Amino acid sequence: VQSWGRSERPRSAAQRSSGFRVDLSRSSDTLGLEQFKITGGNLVSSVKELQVNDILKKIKGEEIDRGTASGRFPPSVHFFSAKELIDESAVFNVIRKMPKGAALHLHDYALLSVEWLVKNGTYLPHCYVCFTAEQGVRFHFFSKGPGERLPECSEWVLLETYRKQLHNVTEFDNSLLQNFTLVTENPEKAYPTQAVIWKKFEEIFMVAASLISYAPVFKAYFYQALQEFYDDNVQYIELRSLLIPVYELDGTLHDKEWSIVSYREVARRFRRDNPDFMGAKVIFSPHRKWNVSKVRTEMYAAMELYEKYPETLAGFDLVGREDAGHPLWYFKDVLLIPAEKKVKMPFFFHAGETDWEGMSTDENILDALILNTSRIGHGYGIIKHPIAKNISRELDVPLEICPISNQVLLLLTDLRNHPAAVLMAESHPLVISSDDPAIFGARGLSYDFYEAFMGIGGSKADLMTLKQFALNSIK
Ligand SMILES: O=c1[nH]cnc2c1ncn2[C@@H]1O[C@H](CO)[C@@H](O)[C@H]1O
Repeated sequence: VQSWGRSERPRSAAQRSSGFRVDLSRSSDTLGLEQFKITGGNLVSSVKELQVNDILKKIKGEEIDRGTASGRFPPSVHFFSAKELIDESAVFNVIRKMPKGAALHLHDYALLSVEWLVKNGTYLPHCYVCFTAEQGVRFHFFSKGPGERLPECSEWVLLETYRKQLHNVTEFDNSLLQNFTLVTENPEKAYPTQAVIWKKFEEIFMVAASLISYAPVFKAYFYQALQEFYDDNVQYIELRSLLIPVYELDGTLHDKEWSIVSYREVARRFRRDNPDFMGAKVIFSPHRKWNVSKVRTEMYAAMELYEKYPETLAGFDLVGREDAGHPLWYFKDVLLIPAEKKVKMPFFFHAGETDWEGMSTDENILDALILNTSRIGHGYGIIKHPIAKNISRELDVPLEICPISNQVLLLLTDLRNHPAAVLMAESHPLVISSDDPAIFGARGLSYDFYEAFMGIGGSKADLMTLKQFALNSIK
């Protein structure tokens, strides 16, 4: 199966109704796809149809005409509302068991289900919390009593003492959880605009960073995150990271190199424990709201680290809300430094994670390609730029499609109209990833595979589609 273009699908009705055999062991599998053999091409399609009807019935509380519903993911249902139903879904269970290859678009502090952070991180000795004016929290570990107050925060409170005087610790822990996630009962009401949701989203990264930047949490979090992806049948991950300083209990601050070495050490340990896991790499990613001179400093750091740790550092990107940050063009002098110095520096630019056409950020897709990006993070806007689309296709520069992220952060209500539906029909190179699964209430990669398959893939998406997703990620 080379492509998911229509022409590659079995065409005759006989083939379709008798069930064709999809022998997934026949291509160059290196990651265990051969173990995932299923006979009968319409198995998934029929499961899919039943499943969707169930979902619709449960959500709308009514019978839905099978003809109109068949094979379609209910287009207007937000992931937050559909999640429980997806958990029960037969299709989802097939997807979970399937080897999915690599998750190539992830962010450092949003990898692992947030329950872990509250149940483990905040229960470690010396964990202090403070409360911000906007009902948020920050954490810090101090060895000898509370340290200096943060400007935006109340006095530091030792969690161990605080919990002891509470009547209901579970209730408190649940309220802490809310600081780590965007999941909410009524997302459309809670997040009316992208500005509102991005504000909360960046706040969540601040909360998570305040806990994960403590060295023992940092290492345990990453090991546990690898475990969660491994348990979800993902074989390799790449994560974007700002590489902010990590600290020890005695106050020692570590530099970026320490973080890279620690990521490498934890990934190696995880591979020793699970030899069929392929590993992890880091894409060093400063924030796009920073100015040129700060990003220049970061670029020099990236070049040094890449030279020293090419097996751990994959390359360079810029992160943060695209519409609110500087476009790639603004950083052009910095982004050209490696080429001018004839130093190798692979780029993995976020570009086109915006639905605005004609803004300065909208040029990012073309600029990313001109700068020789290896992949495009999101590329949601690419179909509005036919030349960029052709270049990406001709040079085989894949888009990293993150369906749940687009639903949540771009407020996308109808996955059927996702540009990736057009791109898939044209066999455009793309991979599926989960961006910030922890913050979206997802886990690993399977939920995004599910959304891509059910929502974007259309009713004819089948096992070949799923296999192609996996293959594209390990090419
Ligand atoms: O989908 C995304 N697009 C752009 N930036 C993102 C996305 N998800 C997370 N971050 C950004 O990554 C940083 C941590 O690595 C965070 O600051 C967050 O803003």
